This record gives sequence, C-alpha cells and structure tokens, in this order.
Amino acid sequence: MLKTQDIGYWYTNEQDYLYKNVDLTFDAGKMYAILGASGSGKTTFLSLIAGLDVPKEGSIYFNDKNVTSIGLRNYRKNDVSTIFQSYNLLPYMSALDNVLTAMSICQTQVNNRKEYALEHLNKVGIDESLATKPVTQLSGGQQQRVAIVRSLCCNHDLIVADEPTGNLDDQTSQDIVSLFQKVAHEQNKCIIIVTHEQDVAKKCDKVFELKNKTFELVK
Ligand SMILES: Nc1ncnc2c1ncn2[C@@H]1O[C@H](COP(=O)(O)OP(=O)(O)OP(=O)(O)O)[C@@H](O)[C@H]1O
Repeated sequence: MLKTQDIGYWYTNEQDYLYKNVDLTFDAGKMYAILGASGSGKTTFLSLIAGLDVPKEGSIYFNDKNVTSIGLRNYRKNDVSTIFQSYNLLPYMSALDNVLTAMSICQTQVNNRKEYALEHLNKVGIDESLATKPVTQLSGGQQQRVAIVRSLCCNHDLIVADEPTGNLDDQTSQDIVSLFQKVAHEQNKCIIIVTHEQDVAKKCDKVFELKNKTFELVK
C-alpha cells in the first residue's frame, strides 16, 4: 500500500540529515509501530508519509502511485488520515461537529453520518452529551479520543498516528489499541503508529525502530 523509496530528510544542513536511503513497505491489513529516541525524527517521518511535507530525496508511493503525482492535497483528502500529537481539533466546535466536518470534507459514504459518528464516539466512551459540548470542555484524553474517531470515520485506507495513546490511562490506551487492531485487521486498513510505549508496540504486527539514523525492523 505504502512504499518509501530511498527517502532522505534534513531540516537545515544536509550533513545533519535525520535519515537517508529509507526503503520501507507498509501493507494493508497491518498495524505498524515506529519506535525511537526523542528527536530521532519519528514525527518528521510521519509528516512525510502523511503528505504534510516532502522528502528532500527519494519518493513515496501510495498504491504504486507517487504521492506527488496524486497531489498532496488529494492524497490527504482521499487516502490518508492523520492523528496529531496535539489533536488539531477545531476548538469552536463540539466533538460531534469535528467528526462530521471531517466526514464531510472526506465525503465519507455512509447512510447517516451523524448516527455513524455518534456510534463511533460512543465506542471510545464519548456519549452524546459529551459529544455535543464544545470540544475545549473535554479533557486531554477525551480530545485525543475524538481525534482518533475523527480519523477513523473518514474511512481512509491509511491512518498515521503520532503518540495516539500518550494522554490516556492504561485501560483506555489498551481499548484504543484494540480498536486500531480491529480496524486494521477487519477493515484491511494500514495503521502506522509512532509510540514510546512498548505495550503498544507489542500489539503491532510489525515494529520499526529508528536508531542511528536507520530504520530497523525489530519485530
Ligand atoms: N521545523 C523544524 N526545523 C528545524 N529542526 C526541526 C524542526 N522540526 C523538528 N526539528 C528537529 O528534527 C529532529 C527530529 O524531530 P522530530 O520531531 O521528528 O523527532 P521525534 O523523534 O518525533 O521526537 P519526539 O519523540 O520527541 O516527539 C529534532 O532534532 C528536532 O529538533
């Protein structure tokens, strides 16, 4: 589904590159973790595969098409959903409206978008009364769950998530990871998670560790 071919990235000087010649393949129906020390470049890598930035070298292919020929905007709208560390919810809207707005932009094909969104919010413990409050009145962990539901409701084939369980208690974190697992395996999606948590990585089908500027397959 997703392939990186010889990609390299650096911010200011090429000599200070984060990585070079990265050739990785991510398949549909699998959940991946990316581990690595703070500052190693995990978030940067997610922004490349999410089409938010472009590599300095090499190319990224989604279903054998170069994402630059798909067009980054089309790629983000139709193919990939991103869960950001900082949630990036629209603060003046309710949780439900955040999800519905994303579904409308992505043109999610379901019979009743509101019912679908509420059902998915419910699955992660956000009931209708919470879902209709301004999202800024929700706790950090609740907002994180709204951001996760927003990405799942777009029904894109690729979901990338930056520390999606960083703000959640153990039980909620396990529930979210199980939900991701189910979505990957039963709906044939590809899910790529940046995480510091070994427990999360253990539940993934494959794990890459970013170390010494190289991605190593450790599981
Ligand atoms: N916009 C930027 N301009 C210059 N350098 C940057 C920029 N963003 C990140 N960096 C640097 O690039 C390196 C990789 O950052 P990145 O956020 O990708 O790491 P990370 O592995 O996700 O870290 P963490 O686990 O702490 O979130 C860091 O040294 C960071 O300081």
